Amino acid sequence: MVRVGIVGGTGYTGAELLRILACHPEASLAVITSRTDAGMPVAEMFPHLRGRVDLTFSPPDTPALSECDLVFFATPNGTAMEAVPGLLTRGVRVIDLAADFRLKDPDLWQTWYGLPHACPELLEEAVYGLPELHREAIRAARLVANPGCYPTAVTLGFKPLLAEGVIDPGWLIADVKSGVSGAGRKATTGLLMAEVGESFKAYSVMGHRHAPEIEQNLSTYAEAPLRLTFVPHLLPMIRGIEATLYARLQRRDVELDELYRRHYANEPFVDPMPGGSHPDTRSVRGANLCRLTAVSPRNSDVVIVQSVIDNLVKGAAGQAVQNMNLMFGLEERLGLDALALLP
Ligand SMILES: NC(=O)C1=CN([C@@H]2O[C@H](COP(=O)(O)OP(=O)(O)OC[C@H]3O[C@@H](n4cnc5c(N)ncnc54)[C@H](OP(=O)(O)O)[C@@H]3O)[C@@H](O)[C@H]2O)C=CC1
Ligand SMILES: CC(=O)N[C@@H](CCC(=O)OP(=O)(O)O)C(=O)O
Repeated sequence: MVRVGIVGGTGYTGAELLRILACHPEASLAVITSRTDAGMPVAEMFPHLRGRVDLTFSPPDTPALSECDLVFFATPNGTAMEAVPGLLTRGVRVIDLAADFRLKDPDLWQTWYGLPHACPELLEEAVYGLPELHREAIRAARLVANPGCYPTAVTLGFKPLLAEGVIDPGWLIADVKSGVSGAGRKATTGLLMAEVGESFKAYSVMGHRHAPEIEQNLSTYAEAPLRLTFVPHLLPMIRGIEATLYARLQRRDVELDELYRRHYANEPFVDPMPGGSHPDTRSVRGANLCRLTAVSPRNSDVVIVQSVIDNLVKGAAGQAVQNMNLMFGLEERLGLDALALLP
C-alpha cells in the first residue's frame, strides 16, 4: 500500500484526488490538510465520501506528512516549493498539481508567477508528469510536476503532428475553452453563476502562464522555432476543456487518422477518434481520458485538431494518480477505470 498525504484537500483538485484514491486498491489515505477547516471530518465537508474516507483535516504543518510515501500538493501556485525540499530530504516523494516545478527556467517562472522560485535547484530534477511524454522518467522520479489542464489538452493534440514533421511549428493556434472548476473553489465574484451563466468570453489574451508551459513541452518535437498563439476562454459549464487547435500542413502525404492511431496506440488514456467525429467534453466527464481527432478540410492546408479532457481528471487529479501508479510500480490504470458520466 502507498501511504498518501494530500496538502490542500478542500479545493476541487484535492476533492477529486480523494474521490479517486478512496477507490484505489493500493493507496491508503493517511493525511489530508486544510488551514481553514483543520479539525473538521472530511466526510462532513464532502458527504459523497461518507463511509469511504474516515479522516479529519489537519493543518498543513502536521509532522504526519513526513511519514507518508507520497504527498500530493493540491495548493495554489507558490505553496509547494516552500515545503518540498524538506519532504524530499525525509525520503517522501512528491507530486505537485500546481505549477511550481513545471518550468525548467527559474527566470521564466518568476516572470509568469510573480515571485522568485524558492528552490530553483530542484527544477532540473523535477519530471514533467505527462506520461505520454515522460513515462520512464516518471517511474524513477522523486518529484513530479503535474501538468496544467490547458497544457495537457494542447500538448497531446499537437504532439503527433510536430513529432512527425507534418506541420509548420512557426504557426500554431490553440483556441481553448474551460469550465469554471478550472479556476478552483475559492470565492471569486467573476466566477459567480450570475456572472458566468448565459455568457462566454476569452480571457488573458495578452498572455497566459500556460503558454510557456505548452511551448516548453512542444519545442522538443519541433524542427524549427515554435510560435504559439494561445487564447483561453471561460465557458458557463462546470467541468471540461475543449481545445480547437489549428496548424499549417507542410506535408500532404499523411493520413491523419492513421498517424494519431499509430502515435497513441499504446496509450491507455488517449483515445484518437476517426476524423469527422466531434469529441465533446461530456464524453470524458469524470474519466481520466483525452479524446482527440485531427482533420484537414478539403482543399485546405490547415489541419484542425479537437482535443477534450476533464480538467479535474486527466487535467489534474486523474493524471496525478496515473503518475503515482508509475512512480510506485503499480499498473498504470489502477483506480482510473471510471467511465465518463452521461449526461
Ligand atoms: N482546478 C483545476 O481544474 C486545476 C487546478 N490545477 C492546479 O492545482 C492546484 C489546486 O487547484 P484547485 O484545487 O482548483 O484550488 P482550490 O483553490 O480549489 O484549492 C486550494 C486548496 O489549497 C489549500 N491552500 C491554500 N493556500 C494554502 C497554503 N498556503 N498552504 C497550504 N494549503 C493551502 C486550500 O485550503 P486552505 O486554504 O483551507 O488551506 C484548498 O484546500 C492549483 O495550483 C491549480 O492551479 C491544475 C490543473 C487543473
Ligand atoms: C478556467 C480557469 O480560470 N483556469 C485556470 C487554469 C487552471 C490551472 O490548471 O492552472 P495552474 O497552472 O495554476 O495549475 C486559469 O486560467 O487560471
